[in-house]
Amino acid sequence: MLRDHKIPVTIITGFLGSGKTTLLNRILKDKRNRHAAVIINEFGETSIDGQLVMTTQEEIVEINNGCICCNVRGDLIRILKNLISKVYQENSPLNRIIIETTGLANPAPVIQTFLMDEVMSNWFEIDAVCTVVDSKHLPIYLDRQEEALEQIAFADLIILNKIDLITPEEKEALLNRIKQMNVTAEIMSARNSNVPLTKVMGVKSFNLDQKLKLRPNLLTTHHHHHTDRIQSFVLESDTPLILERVNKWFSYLVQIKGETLYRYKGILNIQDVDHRVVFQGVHMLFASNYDKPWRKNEKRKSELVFIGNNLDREELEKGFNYCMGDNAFTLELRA
Ligand SMILES: Nc1nc2c(ncn2[C@@H]2O[C@H](COP(=O)(O)OP(=O)(O)OP(=O)(O)O)[C@@H](O)[C@H]2O)c(=O)[nH]1
Repeated sequence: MLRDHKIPVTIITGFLGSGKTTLLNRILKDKRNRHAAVIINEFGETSIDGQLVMTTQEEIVEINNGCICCNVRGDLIRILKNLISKVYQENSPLNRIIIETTGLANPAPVIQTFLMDEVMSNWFEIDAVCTVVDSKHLPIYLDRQEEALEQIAFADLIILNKIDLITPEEKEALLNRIKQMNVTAEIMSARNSNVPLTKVMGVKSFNLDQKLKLRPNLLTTHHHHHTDRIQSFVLESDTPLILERVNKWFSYLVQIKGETLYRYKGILNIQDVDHRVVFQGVHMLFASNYDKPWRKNEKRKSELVFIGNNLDREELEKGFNYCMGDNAFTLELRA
């Protein structure tokens, strides 16, 4: 069954005690979310009156044989399929899914679950990945815990919660550090997760029809006080890209670099193509499609964002130049 609109999914992630449940409760108080299903990936005492709360157990299903970076969650798929049959058979008014992950979860498998197959991507669309952080303790977690880095890397929205517990100087340092790790996420400070809900819902961050939301002055600001393993880069150019080369480069990136690429997305200006081409990927799961046509007076420009683990900026730039016709770089591709 083809659906005219997909059910939006909000993924809330963040470290232990950061303020996820506080945010969830605020979301659920909003009348517009009274038909939301909440899936909580932990066992807890959470009880949210009148809401559908489900708990899931850790269970990872591996797809793409042998690739440790592509895991989808079997339990999550089962829950989602049950929800689909409720909508289908009982006309249930489900209008949103909200998933709260455990403090220590890497959000990739949850995100990948929605990108993996036709049923999932036909019914659901990720609205936003929202990462709540405890501003006081985040610097310590970032130094010690892989998952804290991953949660920042995958975020579309980062809530610097518990802002009351840090000084303006600490906040500035934290902001600079996070901005290097994730150049596209919107960052908002909060107390008791009190961000405007319009910033959390209806964000459509996985929908690249609009312009990529990059921070202004992104390319000119460099604060290299602290270099984390997780970094993000933007590549841009108004030189048209050669489709055949783009395909080669991306298959190289996905196959060889997929594990280190946490999230990448962009808009491409392809030679002799009147439409914008948009793409996005999470590790080895990658999708691209034709978007709306370039407008007459619009400046055609490619913009690509890469967020990943120890990315080699120089190599990414070489690959990008190769797509523009530079022959100095040859890709060593596997067949
Ligand atoms: N000082 C301060 N405390 C806060 C703030 N936001 C939440 N808290 C408190 O922090 C504690 C944890 O908040 P939760 O919303 O339960 O955090 P959580 O991320 O859901 O926690 P887990 O489910 O254990 O991972 C609670 O006692 C909150 O009252 C804030 O902005 N400032």
